[in-house]
Amino acid sequence: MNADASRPQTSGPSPSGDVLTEILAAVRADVAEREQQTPLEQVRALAAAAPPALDAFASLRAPGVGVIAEVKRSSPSRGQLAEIPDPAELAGEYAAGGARCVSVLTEKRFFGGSIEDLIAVRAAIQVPILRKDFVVSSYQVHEARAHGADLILLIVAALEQNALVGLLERTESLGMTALVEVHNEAEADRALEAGAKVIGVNARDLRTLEVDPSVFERIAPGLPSTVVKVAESGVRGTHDLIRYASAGADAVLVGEGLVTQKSPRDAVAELVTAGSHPATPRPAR
Ligand SMILES: O=C(O)c1ccccc1NCC(=O)[C@H](O)[C@H](O)COP(=O)(O)O
Repeated sequence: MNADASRPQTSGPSPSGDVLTEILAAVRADVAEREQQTPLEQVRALAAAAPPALDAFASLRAPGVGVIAEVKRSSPSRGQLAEIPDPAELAGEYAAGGARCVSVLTEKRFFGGSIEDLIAVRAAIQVPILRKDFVVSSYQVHEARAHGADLILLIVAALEQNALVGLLERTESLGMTALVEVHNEAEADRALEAGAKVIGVNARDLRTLEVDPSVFERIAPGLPSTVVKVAESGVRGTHDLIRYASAGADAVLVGEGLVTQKSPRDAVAELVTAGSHPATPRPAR
């Protein structure tokens, strides 16, 4: 598919390899720009007036392995994945296929997303929505709530511990759930110390961008049974979901494996069936 010329061009992998640093610099600049247009006080008021957040924690904790289906146009590791002219329509397909949550990438420069995508998806579906971004300020948390997100991503590698704790508290004070992302044991300890109730283990190394599912298998068994465990990245079919399920995943977060399919609805449904099948082996809670 051809890239939409009206959309911002997304950046490719960093030559220095420090993709996270580059993304965070871009995110800070974009947040500062949006804050100029809509000051924090205004976004706070919009968040306070928004309909209450859906209970994403309860959705993710339901029996079986849930699917968080992602609206993902492009990425540093893969470039352009799909055009997605109508994110609301795609989200509707995901919901019809049985996705427990829909993830909307709102980062512009590296992933081709936007807040407008979040707004459009919120208007279209009733399942919980994850605002997937590189959240570094409480402005973004209020913004997420103002535009209907129920869940937001907090990446431990991107945040000092004080900031992580503060953003987690802010998220919960607004009635949302935080998906706290980790890549190794030290980050998992920091997530637990901060009080994370939902932890995502991202199998994609943020430096090399390579996906290694064994990272989830190594870290998930060490997490308390009370924590909801999300396996992020690398699910291309039911075999990958089953592999994560047997290592204790409560949910999988899937982007590329869905947006590149002819029928995203059928692709989600297939994963949902595999995740709810009693034969899917999972360790006891
Ligand atoms: O996808 C990337 O290239 C990427 C690079 C740097 C930081 C984050 C990145 N991806 C975000 C994600 O976590 C994925 O979109 C998500 O886990 C879904 O992954 P996949 O199913 O492998 O598309």
